[in-house]
Amino acid sequence: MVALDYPEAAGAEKLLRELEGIPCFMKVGMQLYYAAGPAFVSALKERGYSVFLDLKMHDIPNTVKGGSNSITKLGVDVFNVHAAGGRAMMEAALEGVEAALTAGAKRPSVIAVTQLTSTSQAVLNDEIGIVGPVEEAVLRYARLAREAGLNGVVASPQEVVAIKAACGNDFQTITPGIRPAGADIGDQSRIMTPAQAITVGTDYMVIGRPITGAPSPREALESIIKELMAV
Ligand SMILES: O=c1ccn([C@@H]2O[C@H](COP(=O)(O)O)[C@@H](O)[C@H]2O)c(=O)[nH]1
Repeated sequence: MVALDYPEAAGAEKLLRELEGIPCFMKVGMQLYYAAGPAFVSALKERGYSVFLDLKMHDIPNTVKGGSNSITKLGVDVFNVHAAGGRAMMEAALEGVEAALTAGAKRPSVIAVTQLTSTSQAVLNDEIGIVGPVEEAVLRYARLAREAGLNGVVASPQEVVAIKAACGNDFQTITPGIRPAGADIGDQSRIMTPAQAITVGTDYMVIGRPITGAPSPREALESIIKELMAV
């Protein structure tokens, strides 16, 4: 999944042209969505892209239900909410999806964010105030998301093995925090290389700056794919 983190549609369009023909999901996050809006997302779908709309909803259940309903009508393949919103909020997201299906939309995967991959052990304990290891918090959220009926979670690849053991192999793992060897880590904390991530069994990797910030995004993505094929 390539993260289209751009301030406007033009930047994303340039990347789409550069990556043309390479099969991958396109992830639209807050920066691009707030600038280019639902029309950009619908246009991606009309052009045949698989789309992950990464808006990480976290609000009262009724509001998330409405948001999920609107997102489902855009025809995206995957969208997400924060597991920290609780079980009722995640169930409300699914109700929003169901209501859109009766209006003819297709069913997206609904995924819960566990702990952001930028969150370190120290930040979790000392700033956010959650005690215990990161993996324990991630698993608590993953189990809650599964009980609520969601399709999977966003987590670090470092937690994939434990999530699959706790929630089953069919429970999807979408993992940002991917950094090819030698790449700038930036604000990420819990990282793995693409080869390590595929070895632990991640279902989808989310990769942004190692591709978008490369002199040739196409060559960067092709090099990542080559790394994966060698595993
Ligand atoms: O826990 C999370 C959830 C979402 N993200 C998003 O993934 C990409 C990662 O981009 P990089 O440039 O490869 O760091 C970005 O859009 C985040 O919003 C995440 O990193 N961690």
